[in-house]
Amino acid sequence: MHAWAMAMGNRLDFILAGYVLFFDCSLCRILTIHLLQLAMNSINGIVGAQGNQPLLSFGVISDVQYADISDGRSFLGVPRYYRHSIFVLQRAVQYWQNQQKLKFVVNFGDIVDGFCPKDQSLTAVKKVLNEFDNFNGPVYHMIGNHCLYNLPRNELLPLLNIPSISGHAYYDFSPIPEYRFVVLDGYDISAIGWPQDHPHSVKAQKFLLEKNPNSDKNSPSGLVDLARRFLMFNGAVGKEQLDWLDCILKDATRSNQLVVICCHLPLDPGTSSKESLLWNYDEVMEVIHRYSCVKVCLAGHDHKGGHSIDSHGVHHRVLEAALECPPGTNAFGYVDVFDNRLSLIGTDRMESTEMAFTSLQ
Ligand SMILES: Nc1ccn([C@@H]2O[C@H](COP(=O)(O)O)[C@@H](O)[C@H]2O)c(=O)n1
Ligand SMILES: O=P(O)(O)OC[C@H](O)CO
Repeated sequence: MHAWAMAMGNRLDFILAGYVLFFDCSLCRILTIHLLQLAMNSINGIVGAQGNQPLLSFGVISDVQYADISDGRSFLGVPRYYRHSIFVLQRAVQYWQNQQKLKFVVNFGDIVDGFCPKDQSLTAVKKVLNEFDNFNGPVYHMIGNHCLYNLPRNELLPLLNIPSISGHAYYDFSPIPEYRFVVLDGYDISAIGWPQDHPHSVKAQKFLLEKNPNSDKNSPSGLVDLARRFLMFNGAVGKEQLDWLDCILKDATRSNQLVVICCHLPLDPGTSSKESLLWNYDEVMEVIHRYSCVKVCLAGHDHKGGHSIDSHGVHHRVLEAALECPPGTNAFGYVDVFDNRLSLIGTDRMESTEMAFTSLQ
């Protein structure tokens, strides 16, 4: 059982023991009612003598991959519901609005699918963004490979409201003084999205030639173990971004802030298929592990989702894709943020996950 659930169980045992012992005395009956009220509040997660009120809550969704085309399947045969996925997003926005407490939403990328007819790309992107606009608060986006199959960076970033210097799509924000959110650009070094002759595209093409001998650079055929990530639909975080990340984490440490990292591409082999990992996830994690402020890394891309805790106690949670929800089902949620844990409350196919911070760091 999870440590948090055990603690809650112990607390209830204690409260119920109090009820049995004191029920006969009328003063104690009042005390008992008070204790039971506390217990109910704890169960509902409303208030808590030990700080069960979140510091902050935010909505999450990943891999909508909308397109006005018939249902299909992934390369591995998993059904994909391109038209239905926008209904999942509509229900997500309604759900986030109903919570009445969400400060913002994070979308983990791939809002439109690569199979979207290219003359419809802009319309499809705008259609999805219009749905996000129905949320009454900021939406923080990141780019995924499918976004880049549809539109080049220079068109995409302004539409997604991503603050950008020379086409880069990494940024950070601090919604409350206690927390910093870092959004990484996993397609910084990539063979998709940049003009073919852009230095970052050239570097990525060269990298793929060295690492992947297949003529189809999206094929992992013959690649062994972790090398299966060297596919064209993935990318890397460049040197400049790594240096920026180091500075941000140094600053967060100085400011006593806890950090949540968000990236379309997963950063931990324990939580993702090898074919979905960021090319240089190891370099990024080396920077992250220099600091103890990073508690959670959230990602998309690997549609089945997953959760792991790495050797330094950092949680990695890959979010289940909206695209793969059969009609009528959902995959979105919200995260309650505490000073000692993140609690993901998921719907249907998005599993709820408690992410209690450990002291391994
Ligand atoms: N195990 C795999 C996975 C993918 N591919 C190639 O990637 C392309 C995109 O994959 P999807 O997950 O979006 O279906 C696919 O067309 C394949 O070329 C692969 O070869 N092996
Ligand atoms: O969203 P796609 O089509 O890039 O698929 C990504 C796969 O899940 C990676 O294994």
